[in-house]
Formats: sequence, C-alpha cells, structure tokens
Amino acid sequence: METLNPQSDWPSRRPLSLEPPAGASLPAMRPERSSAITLPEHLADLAVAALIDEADLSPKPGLVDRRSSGAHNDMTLSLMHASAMALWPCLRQMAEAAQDHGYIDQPLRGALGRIGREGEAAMLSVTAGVNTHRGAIWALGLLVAACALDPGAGAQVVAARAGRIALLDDPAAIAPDSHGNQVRRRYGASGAREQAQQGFPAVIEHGLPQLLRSRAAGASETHARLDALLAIMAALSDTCVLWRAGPQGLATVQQGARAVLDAGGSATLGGRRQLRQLEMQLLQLNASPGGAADLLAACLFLDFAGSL
Ligand SMILES: CC(C)(COP(=O)(O)OP(=O)(O)OC[C@H]1O[C@@H](n2cnc3c(N)ncnc32)[C@H](O)[C@@H]1O)[C@@H](O)C(=O)NCCC(=O)NCCS
Ligand SMILES: Nc1ncnc2c1ncn2[C@@H]1O[C@H](COP(=O)(O)OP(=O)(O)OP(=O)(O)O)[C@@H](O)[C@H]1O
Repeated sequence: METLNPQSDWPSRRPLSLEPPAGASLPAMRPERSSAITLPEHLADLAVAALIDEADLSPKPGLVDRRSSGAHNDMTLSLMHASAMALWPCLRQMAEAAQDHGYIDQPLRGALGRIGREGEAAMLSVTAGVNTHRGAIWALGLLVAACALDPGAGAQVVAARAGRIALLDDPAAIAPDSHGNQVRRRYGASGAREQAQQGFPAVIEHGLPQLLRSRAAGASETHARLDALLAIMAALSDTCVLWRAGPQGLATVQQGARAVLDAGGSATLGGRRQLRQLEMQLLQLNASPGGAADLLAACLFLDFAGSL
C-alpha cells in the first residue's frame, strides 16, 4: 500500500482548482450508431465513450482527471485513455458472445469470464502492469452483455440481468488475493462482485436518479455527472477506499460526498466548498474512490444505452 508523502512534489498531491479547466471541452455526447456497425460494436463504442468521459470528468476528488492524477502516482489521464481504448475489442466480444448465445447460462458466464481475463491482460500490457480499469471491465463487461441480450430494455432491467450473470459461478476463475478479497475478509465488506450480483444498486438507486435530478434542476452536464459520482460515493462500500484508508476513511468519504449534495450539489458555491474539502481529505488519506469511478462509467453507459 502507498504511504502519503506530504513532501512529494508529484503534481497529483496538490489540490488544484475545482473549476473545470479553461478550454476544457464538454463531455462527449452519446456516440450515434451508424448503420455500418453491428450492435456489439456499438455497445463497445458506448462503453469506451463512458470510460473516457469518466476519466475526463473534472474535478473528481482523489481520482485521475484532466487536472491531476489525484491520489494515484502510477496513473495519468493519457494512460486512462489508452487503457479505455484497449478494452474496445474485449467489450465487443462480450456483447457478441451474449448476442450469439441469446440467454443466460453457465457457458455464457464461462465465455464472459474468459474474455474478461483476456481484457485484463490487454489492459495490463498497455499500462505496463498498472490496474487502470479492473473494476470497470467487470461492471461494463456484464452490462454490455446484458444489453446485447435485449437492446430495448431499460437501465433497471439491464442492470438486473447483468446481476443474474454475475450470480453464476465461473468455474475457470482464479480466486486471487486481491485487495477486494483482503478487505472483504478484514472488514466483512462487500465489493465489486456483490455490487454486480445485486443488480448495481449504487447506479440504479443513486447515480442515475441523481444524474437525472441534477439535469432537471438545470445543472450543466459536467455538474450533473459530478453529482452522480458523489451520490454513488455516498452510498458505496468502495473497497479501493477501504484498502487504503480503512472504515474510518470510508466513512469520511461517504459523509463528505453526502455533504456536497446536501449543500446543493457541485454546481453551487456551498457544494463547491464541500467538494474542495472532500478533495483535501482524500489526498490526506491518500485514498481514491476507484470503485465509484467505475460505477459512474457504468451509469454513463446505461444513460447512453437508454434510448437504443
Ligand atoms: C469481480 C472482480 C472485479 C474482482 O473483484 P475483487 O474485489 O476481488 O478485486 P479488486 O480488489 O481488484 O477490485 C476490483 C475493482 O472493483 C472496483 N470496486 C471497488 N469496490 C467496489 C464496489 N463496492 N462496487 C463496485 N466496484 C467496486 C474498484 O475499481 C476495484 O479496483 C473481477 O476483476 C473478476 O473477478 N474478474 C474475473 C474475470 C471475469 O469473470 N470477468 C467477467 C467479465 S463479465
Ligand atoms: N479516473 C480514475 N482514477 C483512478 N481510478 C479509477 C478511475 N476510474 C476508474 N478507476 C478504478 O480504480 C481502480 C484503481 O484503483 P486503485 O489503484 O486504488 O486500486 P488497486 O490497484 O487495487 O490498489 P492500490 O493502487 O491502492 O494498490 C481501477 O480498477 C479502476 O477501475
């Protein structure tokens, strides 16, 4: 585990402005589907767009964004982009496997597990071993597969279907001594696996409703997405935070995220003050809400896919 070095001159340690940088473009809108591409290709396009929009979204507390590398000293924004793009073939193959198969069963689960592990290998080869998107491959892989099984379905149905896939055992899965598993043992916490198995409640009950509420209240797309991230952070048992900062750190992150929303959200002066304080706390804890970031990408994917 990393230790905080207050003397570090790494730019990510400095809390920077909480305003979107001058000249930053608005997040990309949903990529349109051209008649020349297949449904699995389109779903992979949407998932990669969601990953790139998540990485670009600024100012995110503790996470890699356009301003800095947050609490990470092994990742940059360009690495996140390269990693997201390297995942396109694996996401397309997961959607193809589901479309070809047509229903949920053990062989489909096995195929998705194999493709997911190949996707992780592709990610690690592009990033020279850095875990940029492990949790995102898991969440988005399940969601593209669920979407390919029934492209007209709404977000809640897609997420529930993804949960049914996640509930099946993958006989070929290796049980690594991952950070998530260690935190599960130490604190009895639930993590990425359970979140998927429950049908992504952090996205369906918190992230997506907040995205829609903030848009309806007139917030810009950037602020609506930041509010969605904060709503997920406030509700999630994020094993990335637990691993680096323990239960006390997780409580600080959840309460801090809730305080931004209670102050009116990221678009308001009061909310921005709270957000700045949360960012300083995360940097002091050397913690980053990586699980919430993955679920924001999942939320953006479901938002894009909603009108397929
Ligand atoms: C289930 C996964 C994510 C492993 O989870 P585990 O908690 O053991 O690992 P790890 O500590 O590496 O965490 C994974 C990542 O999940 C994200 N995360 C953390 N907490 C949460 C949470 N509460 N909810 C959602 N995501 C979270 C973080 O980004 C974290 O880095 C997955 O990598 C896996 O088992 N893959 C096997 C291959 C497979 O079956 N793929 C299928 C694709 S459909
Ligand atoms: N913008 C982002 N910035 C940082 N992490 C992100 C971002 N988007 C998604 N993540 C997720 O966060 C996870 C990386 O977090 P982290 O580096 O804390 O995990 P780790 O490699 O398990 O642990 P550690 O780095 O503490 O040893 C990735 O799996 C990734 O999916």
